[in-house]
Amino acid sequence: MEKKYILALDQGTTSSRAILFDKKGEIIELAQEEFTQYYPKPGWVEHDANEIWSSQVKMAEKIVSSTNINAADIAAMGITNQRETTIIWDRNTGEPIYNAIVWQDRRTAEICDFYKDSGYSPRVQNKTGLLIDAYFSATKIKWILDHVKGARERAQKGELCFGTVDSWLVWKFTEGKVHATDVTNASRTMLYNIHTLEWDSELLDLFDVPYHILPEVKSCSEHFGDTTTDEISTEIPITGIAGDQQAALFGQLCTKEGMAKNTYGTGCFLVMNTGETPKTSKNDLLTTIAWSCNGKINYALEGSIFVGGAAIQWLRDGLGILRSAAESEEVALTVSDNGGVYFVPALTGLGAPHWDQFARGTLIGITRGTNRGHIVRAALEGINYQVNDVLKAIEADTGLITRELRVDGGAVANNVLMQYQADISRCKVVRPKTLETTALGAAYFAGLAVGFWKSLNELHEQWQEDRVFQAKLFASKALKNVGEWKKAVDRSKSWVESKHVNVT
Ligand SMILES: Nc1ncnc2c1ncn2[C@@H]1O[C@H](COP(=O)(O)OP(=O)(O)O)[C@@H](O)[C@H]1O
Ligand SMILES: O=P(O)(O)OC[C@H](O)CO
Repeated sequence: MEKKYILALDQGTTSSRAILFDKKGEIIELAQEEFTQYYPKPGWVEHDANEIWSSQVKMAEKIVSSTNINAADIAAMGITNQRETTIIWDRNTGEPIYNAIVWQDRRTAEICDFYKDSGYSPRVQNKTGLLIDAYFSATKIKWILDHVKGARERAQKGELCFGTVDSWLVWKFTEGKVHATDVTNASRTMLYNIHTLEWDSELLDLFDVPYHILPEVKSCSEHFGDTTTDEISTEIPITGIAGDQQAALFGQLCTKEGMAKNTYGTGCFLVMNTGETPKTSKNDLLTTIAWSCNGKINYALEGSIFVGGAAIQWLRDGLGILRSAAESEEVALTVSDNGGVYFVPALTGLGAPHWDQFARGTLIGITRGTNRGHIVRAALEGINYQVNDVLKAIEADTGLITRELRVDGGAVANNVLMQYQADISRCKVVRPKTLETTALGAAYFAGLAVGFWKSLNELHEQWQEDRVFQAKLFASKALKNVGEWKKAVDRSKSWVESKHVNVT
């Protein structure tokens, strides 16, 4: 009998989600749970890997056991995940040897400076498409192996496994039978050669990472294993995996060269499909693997912004000036403009295209007339300006003018945020009907692998727009504001002093 559904798991930075899609790409069931964030020291961010697993499997089981569906109708499962986050566990017991070090964590910034100052940047960029930064997994692995007692010896003896969150989940779902990842997640470790499509021995030596802790690398759309864990009441084949931003690019059906999407979640991630050959950035963007599907590799240029919606979270939880993230729209509308206030949300340093690990959050332009509305507006605009900086860098790299930006992520519900993006970036900002594009992308990869969907054409028919935002602000005013933002960014840079370390 023909199966009716694909289950997608979206393991994000702040929550674990499970979503059931039908053949039309419509959401049938959704379950979501937040989990604990740990900030042990300034600039450090950790998750409990066991809590990642327990929250994710609980959400999956909630859907599988839902009385509204028959579990036997689930054709396959796709996994998408927060990328770069690093977990190392014991191959025999399956117990993590340290908390997951989250992508936002800056503890290895000084180690990265050492590699940069020693002249390794061009080699690393040529091989991985990445710029040396604490963001990626390589130095996080190194840190765990160097700081957890006995870890390096155990790694050398083959007793430990490294994985990004997808690998960890596959390991758990298959009860330790499968240690694998997909090319998109591998391409974010700073250890994977995106041209030869192999773990790179020179980089493994450079970052002191033993080969045998690494997972096998597969495409985004193939059989990884079957769920056999007791927590899930039925066996489901896992047939799709992709890092969340690449999954969102696919879920937004940006399958043609030049198409771009931006996700406004905890961070913001602008990704443009650049076709079948990698494009090296001259403007400090990342070259990354968009996906590998049906024997074809697609590359992308990406601008990763560390703090997006998290700035609004901070206004809510840190400053306490908002009751909810959604209230930011209403409060921003109490003022007609930012009143000259700029907020550079470099709370964990600045990502693309500035790449300053030592920048910190800066609120500037405050006068006696500044009120809550201006600060909230400045925080929303701070997200928009960062996205715009990335967009301009991508345009400079590709020579293409972006006419349309597809958007998704939790914060796109905010119309002020969307309108201002169109105002300063001077392009159409297009919000689709299905906002769960990350999970949808993972579902598409899983579904294509098992013939649930037959072709990309079938998927293209599913994409529908909800609302289009077009520029309304005068271009001259937009230009003036972008100029002032640039001044604010300069002031936020190099705030924390770097202590030089030698890692040889
Ligand atoms: N209406 C809103 N306006 C502005 N920001 C919002 C709004 N709703 C959610 N956010 C922000 O979006 C983020 C959540 O988006 P989501 O896509 O769920 O994040 P993630 O996948 O990174 O966990 C939070 O940082 C939150 O502050
Ligand atoms: O969990 P998100 O949606 O904030 O995405 C995190 C990114 O994958 C980090 O690179």
